[in-house]
Amino acid sequence: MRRTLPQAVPFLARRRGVLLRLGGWSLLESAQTFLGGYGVAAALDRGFLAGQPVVGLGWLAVAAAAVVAGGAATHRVFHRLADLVEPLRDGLVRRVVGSALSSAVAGRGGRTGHAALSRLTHQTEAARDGFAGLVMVTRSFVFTTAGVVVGLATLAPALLLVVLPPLAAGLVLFIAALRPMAARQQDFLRTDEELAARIGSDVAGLRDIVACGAEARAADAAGELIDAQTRAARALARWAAVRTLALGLAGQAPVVLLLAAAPWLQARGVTAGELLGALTYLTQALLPALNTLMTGLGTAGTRLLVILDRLTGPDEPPAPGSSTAPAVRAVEQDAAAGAVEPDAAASAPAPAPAPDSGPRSRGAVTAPAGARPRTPGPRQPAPQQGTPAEPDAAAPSLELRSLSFSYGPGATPVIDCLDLLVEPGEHLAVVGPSGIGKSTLFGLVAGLLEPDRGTLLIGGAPVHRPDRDPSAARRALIPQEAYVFGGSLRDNLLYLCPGGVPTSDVEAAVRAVGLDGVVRGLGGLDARIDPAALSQGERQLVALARAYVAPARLVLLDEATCHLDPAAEARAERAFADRPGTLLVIAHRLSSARRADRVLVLDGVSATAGRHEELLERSPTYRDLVGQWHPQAG
Ligand SMILES: Nc1ncnc2c1ncn2[C@@H]1O[C@H](COP(=O)(O)OP(=O)(O)OP(=O)(O)O)[C@@H](O)[C@H]1O
Repeated sequence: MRRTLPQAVPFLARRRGVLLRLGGWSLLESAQTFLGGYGVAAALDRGFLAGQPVVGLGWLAVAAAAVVAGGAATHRVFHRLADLVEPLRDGLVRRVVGSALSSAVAGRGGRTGHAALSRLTHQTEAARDGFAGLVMVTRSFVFTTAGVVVGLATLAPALLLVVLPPLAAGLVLFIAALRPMAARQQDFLRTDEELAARIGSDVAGLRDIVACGAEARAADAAGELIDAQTRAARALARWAAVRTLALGLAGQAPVVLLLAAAPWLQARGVTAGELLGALTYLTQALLPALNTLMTGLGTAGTRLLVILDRLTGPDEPPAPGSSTAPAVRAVEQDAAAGAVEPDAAASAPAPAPAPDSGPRSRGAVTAPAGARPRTPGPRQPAPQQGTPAEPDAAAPSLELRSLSFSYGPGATPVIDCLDLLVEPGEHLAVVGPSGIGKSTLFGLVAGLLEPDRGTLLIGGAPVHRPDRDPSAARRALIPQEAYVFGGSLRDNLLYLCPGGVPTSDVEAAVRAVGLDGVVRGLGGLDARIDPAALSQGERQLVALARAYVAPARLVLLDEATCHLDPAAEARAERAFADRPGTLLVIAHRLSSARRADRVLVLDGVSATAGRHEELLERSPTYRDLVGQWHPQAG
């Protein structure tokens, strides 16, 4: 109201002539209302009850003629209405086109363009229809009520004593409910839009959601919006009940009171005809007008306010990456929470050798004696607003204590009582037979899955779902199915850096992971890319460069290099190993396991960790895997 009224008042003031003409024709409609009740009263008192049926019929004919004249007046009202609502639509269209052009000139095309199209077509039409409806119901109510009040006063002023108090009380209740009802209507529209946007983006990103194992998270997020919409709908329904109460008070209570007070009114000289005339006013004129007003104002009116607010309010700036699937964005741990400070492990002295406490449980695995700190990597982006609290630099990069997880209440645990310590800067390869739980473990570490039991700490802090974890930007999971969206290569690479980073850092990431050839081939960082035209390996390189330039300290590569040839994979993995931070890789080649500081072997019975040579001696599962890898990998 605050934003819309200041613009509505001058609009109406410029159209005083149209409003006067509308008022003039509406006055004729009031005459029809007046004559409707008065004619019935006179027909009874002066005609039929007085033994003069011809006079009675005459008065009824007067009332009928008034209806015909009122119809002609209503016809003229519709003509005048066009003079009021068409300029509103034209003004809104001009405004939307102007603002879309300004956005396009300012380089904010895409999303703003789509929004402008919807505003130009659906929303301006809805505003025009809503405004027309509002003018009609308000006008009709005002002039009908005027006709009824004058009619009742003319018949017998005592009738007003019975009719006016409940009418006024009902109107006051209705007006008091308008504001909260508008707010609830706005809540409902907002939640409806949020749900539609979420489902739209989930459908568009379905392949990636499935590829990243983010189904549960996507379902949770949509479920929360559905719950919010249900709450909004219930709140709206409660206010609709208040509106019905107001209608009952203003429209139906006067009828009941009139009947109940009939003896009292008759004692004050009110005739049977006057009582019938009053009833005609209430049931034939006031009640329908009230009903239309309350329904019209309560729904169309509040919707009109919301639409006008959007059409005349400021443009929404396009959200970075808004065309992409939010669930996938969360999977890749978008860095919305802020960029990371220079890595603690890069500047800290080498961590003290972790005491090997031996197996603590079935899956007890501790950090290696002297995991090496990373050599300084590319310059990290400066801290941004919203950067989560610095984690405990002395804490292990990743710590699992008795961690257990199964996919269902009765299912066999995939991860069972696993203990693991990974020191800052360590490079850990996770290996194991197919289906043993490697991706599940990464899903737990990324916060996409919730453990059934046990503790999971990253940098000493508990892990939560990415969308509820201010530290989520400190970890990045790159799944096997690389997420690449249509847009510039630069947009794709900066997907996890909403605050942006210098071009030199992007170029360093591109060189480090071996994407430089692809960038040159495509025509530079600002070239637009068609995801479907890239090979699977090229898409993986894009995802790797994106993770490399991101502020994440803990990078999880879940077979993220499986489409690269061994040399390209080696280059990418070395780049991540040299980058500040901790690296966890699901290895599917011997070379990948050998490059790691330590290897974690999952075999379903126990978890074992150690250097490649140690494991060849200690772990039969590892020996088997190496035996299978040997012929192809080297
Ligand atoms: N969403 C799920 N619901 C139920 N069971 C699942 C789900 N995802 C995985 N599993 C099961 O959990 C077990 C571990 O799967 P996971 O994908 O973690 O293994 P993996 O070691 O990564 O396999 P691979 O090497 O073949 O990718 C498998 O038995 C798998 O069928």
